Amino acid sequence: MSASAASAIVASGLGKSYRIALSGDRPTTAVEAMVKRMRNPVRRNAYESFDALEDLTFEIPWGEAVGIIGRNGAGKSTLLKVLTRITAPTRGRVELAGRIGSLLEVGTGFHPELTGRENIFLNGALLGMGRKEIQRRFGEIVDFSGVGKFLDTPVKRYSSGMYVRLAFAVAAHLDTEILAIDEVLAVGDAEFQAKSLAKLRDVATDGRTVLFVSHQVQTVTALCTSAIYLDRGRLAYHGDVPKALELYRSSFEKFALEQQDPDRRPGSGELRALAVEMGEDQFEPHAEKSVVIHLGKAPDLVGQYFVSCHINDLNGSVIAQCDSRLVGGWFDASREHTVRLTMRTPWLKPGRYTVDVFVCKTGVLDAWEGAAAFEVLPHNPYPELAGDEATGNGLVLADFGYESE
Ligand SMILES: Nc1ncnc2c1ncn2[C@@H]1O[C@H](COP(=O)(O)OP(=O)(O)OP(=O)(O)O)[C@@H](O)[C@H]1O
Repeated sequence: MSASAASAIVASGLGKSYRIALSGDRPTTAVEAMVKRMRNPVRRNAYESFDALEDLTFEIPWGEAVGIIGRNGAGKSTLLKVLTRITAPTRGRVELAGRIGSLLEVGTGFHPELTGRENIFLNGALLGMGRKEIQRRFGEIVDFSGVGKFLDTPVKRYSSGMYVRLAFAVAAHLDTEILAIDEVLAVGDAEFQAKSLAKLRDVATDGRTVLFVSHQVQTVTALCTSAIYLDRGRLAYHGDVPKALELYRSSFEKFALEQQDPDRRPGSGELRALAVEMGEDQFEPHAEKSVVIHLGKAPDLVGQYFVSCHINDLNGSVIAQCDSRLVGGWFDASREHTVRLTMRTPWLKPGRYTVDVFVCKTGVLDAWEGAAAFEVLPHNPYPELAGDEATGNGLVLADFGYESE
């Protein structure tokens, strides 16, 4: 296979390994590191190799908008970095049949000391474009970004929103045949988001190829014509969007089952949550929702710890967060505790939600993703309220309390 008139990108046997310090060996604080060195000044840190991407083979035709989806740490950003040649693959090869523009990491592509104007020309030049060619696009880039007044200001003085808007405008308007965007960075206000999505759609219908890393199911559905679903560095599926999203969603349930085994969960393990429950698994939109966390004891653990939890929607986005510290909840590990975190104003939209629980001191003792799940029923108890007010808009104020036994 090779990238040709038919294919924009061909990847064969692509792999990327990172060398990481063995976790048992990795000091978490400067003091720990110093103590380790004093105890054993000769011994070097041990490393292990970690495969962020394993044996990916795929071919992307021209004119596709490809959503790259997968859970956190699945390798989405690494794949984009390898495809855009920001980082080299450890194994395998990538062939690109055209120039690739990207918006991956804030800081790449733009020189902080140069002005917006100079950076536009620099980016074009880096893509091999002539001055005239860049000039033809210049007006569109400036209009789209809305940073016209600040064109002659060094970009280091830009707000992060201005920076991202200009970076997006440059990536989307310079004439690259392939465009790679990480959604996390294509943020901004809602208006700019809608505008950037529409622009990406135009780019794809123009016959160019878009690669789009996303956690948002809606965005992938709206924008993408195909999807790559990564599961722990492997290509689990490449094909139509609904099937890829179905696999992505079901991975949350599978993962939650695995996480019931404390040995499979991240965190130092010095103290673990024993069980997490919500009492019910279905709630009215407006009902108080309590997460009850049973915690074990660890008499040797010095100092106090706290607990927190995230509520995630089906797309894996965190939509609410509770933290016992905010209401003075610190616990000593000499005895067991049952902590109840209650969210009082969670007017959540109907749908399914998952709960992640974290037990932390200075570092993370236990991180339990998918510790509980619940459903908010579609029933509207306040028919006199319309639309979003009645069903909740998914945003939750940090209004919660805790009780501990
Ligand atoms: N420079 C690096 N050194 C060591 N490990 C790395 C490095 N970059 C990424 N990793 C690891 O590789 C794995 C894949 O990371 P990557 O950022 O590609 O995942 P992702 O799917 O984009 O995740 P997220 O959705 O959280 O952004 C993760 O376990 C990450 O910790």
